[in-house]
Amino acid sequence: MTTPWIDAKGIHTFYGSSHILHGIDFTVGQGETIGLMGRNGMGKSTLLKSLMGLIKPRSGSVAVAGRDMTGKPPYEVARLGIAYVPEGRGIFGNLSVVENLQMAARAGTRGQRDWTYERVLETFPRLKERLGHGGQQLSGGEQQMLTIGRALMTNPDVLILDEATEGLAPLIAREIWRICSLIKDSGISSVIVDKNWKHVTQITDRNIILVKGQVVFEGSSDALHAQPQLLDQYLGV
Ligand SMILES: Nc1ncnc2c1ncn2[C@@H]1O[C@H](COP(=O)(O)OP(=O)(O)OP(=O)(O)O)[C@@H](O)[C@H]1O
Repeated sequence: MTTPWIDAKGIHTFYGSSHILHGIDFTVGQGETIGLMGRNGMGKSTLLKSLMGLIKPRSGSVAVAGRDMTGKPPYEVARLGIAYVPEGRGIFGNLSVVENLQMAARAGTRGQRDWTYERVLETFPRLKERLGHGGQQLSGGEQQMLTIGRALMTNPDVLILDEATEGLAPLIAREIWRICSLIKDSGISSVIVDKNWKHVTQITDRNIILVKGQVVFEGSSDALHAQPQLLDQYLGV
């Protein structure tokens, strides 16, 4: 078996005295697309932040590409090929689209430079039309495309998207889903957190549902669709 890009075991994370994650095991294999779902406040973002080193789990371990990264800072995790696009975007508003993309450019952990500036612009034609615009002049959807484009410019092995389609018009959200499929086809692993389980399960290889910081379901999209009561019980649809 190949080494997973991310292999977290027994993660317990707290905010102060609030115990949020209760012993989560979470792996991301090479080339795998994973859906992470659950109602609001169930711990999805907390899990992603625990993997990225943005919050230190109280116990458990996080390995990235076979290296123990438990308690290591986010930039070290990112350097090993994990790109994280947090909820709520976070582009550099004072910089132009070109500058935002160029400052992210780097070869991947395996030296690959598959995602060049040109390829990112080919993938996001809307950004190409806005090259000289400042980040803050972009619409919400364009900002989201820019954050994803910037993450791709780092040539990651794993792309983590937290609520990338949140608050976007359906047409723009559809564009983001198209890009998620392209990313999958390019062989990059991804972790997708999104409320829209229908879109998520169309492209994922494996899905995980969290309830109160615990994994209550883990399986293929077919396995999830075969148990509609779980969607009702855990996702409220
Ligand atoms: N900085 C914080 N300090 C204290 N509690 C927090 C903090 N961030 C999140 N929480 C709490 O931790 C729990 C899990 O939150 P988290 O954001 O991980 O959930 P989520 O599943 O990502 O939900 P959402 O879809 O609303 O983002 C919630 O009860 C939330 O109120």
